[in-house]
Amino acid sequence: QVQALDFIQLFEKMAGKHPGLRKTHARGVCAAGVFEPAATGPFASAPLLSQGSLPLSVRFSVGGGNPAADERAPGTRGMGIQISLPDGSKHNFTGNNFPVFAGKDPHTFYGFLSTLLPDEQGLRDPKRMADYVAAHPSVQEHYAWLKSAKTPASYANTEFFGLHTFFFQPKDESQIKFRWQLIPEAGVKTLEAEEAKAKSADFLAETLAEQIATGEVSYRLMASLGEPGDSDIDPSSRWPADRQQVLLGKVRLSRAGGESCTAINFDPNQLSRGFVSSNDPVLRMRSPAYAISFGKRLSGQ
Ligand code: HEM
Repeated sequence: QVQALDFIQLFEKMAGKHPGLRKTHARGVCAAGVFEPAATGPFASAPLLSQGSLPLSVRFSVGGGNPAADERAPGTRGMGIQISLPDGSKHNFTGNNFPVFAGKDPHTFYGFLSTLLPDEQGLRDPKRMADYVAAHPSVQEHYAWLKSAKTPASYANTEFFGLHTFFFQPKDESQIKFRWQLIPEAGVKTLEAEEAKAKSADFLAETLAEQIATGEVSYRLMASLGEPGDSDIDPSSRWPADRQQVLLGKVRLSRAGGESCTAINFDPNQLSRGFVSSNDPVLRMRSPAYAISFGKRLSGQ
């Protein structure tokens, strides 16, 4: 069985060692703002949604362990939100820009990533990934996304998906099964290869700061409600698009840049009262992996 430390070592093999930085999603930018809950619907009694606007810290990122990753390239973009509640507790939402995960469990995901490593001769062979995908059905939808993904035009124009299943338990009622999604109110925009080429390799932080300075950057935080039969343990299994959508609230950003998010661990299992994580093994693997990365980077490793 693959362990959290195996992932940390794999990330370091793939991108080299970068002491003091996140072992993946190493390049990123901080932002801050507020969460304005939509205090109606099945989540209304949650402390997260029943106390008015709450301050939040955000970090947007580029997938992979390279802190100088080229932002003109298509691929994974990430987002971590940490909302602070009045009682001092925190609720994290940490998602990526793809709608389906690369594998039904940590082992399958690890195998998928490993195909990107050079072989004994130091050569990389794209066929290894294609062969792996052909033999592992739970990676196929993600791979199709990867093949067609374009360069995101801005973090303010990117959609982010929670992918895992979470539960909310209202008092005296049965629990609600959901997956979340963050939808940019400025619309989803991507760049054609030619347009991306005209940008600098680090255009995303500046673009976000400009959009915040000239207007509002906001998102709708949505919950898709699961039905019996919708998997709650497999992030590579998408739920049908027609599931009921509930607005949890709006995320409004007013500042970008600085270091306010650097010492945050955006562990997706840190949830506020009433919410619980599912038994999804990928979600379970994330806490120990993030903790190792967090501990290493805080101590300069
Ligand atoms: C077995 C699966 C996974 C492993 C082992 C893993 C591992 C990691 C690690 C080690 C970090 C750096 C943490 C830190 O230093 O604070 C990280 C960051 C991140 N991961 Fe994952 N991850 C996994 C799955 C996912 C999934 C499914 C998503 C999206 C739904 C995701 C989104 C992110 C994002 C957005 C960040 C950056 C957070 C930040 O800015 O601090 N990861 N991941």
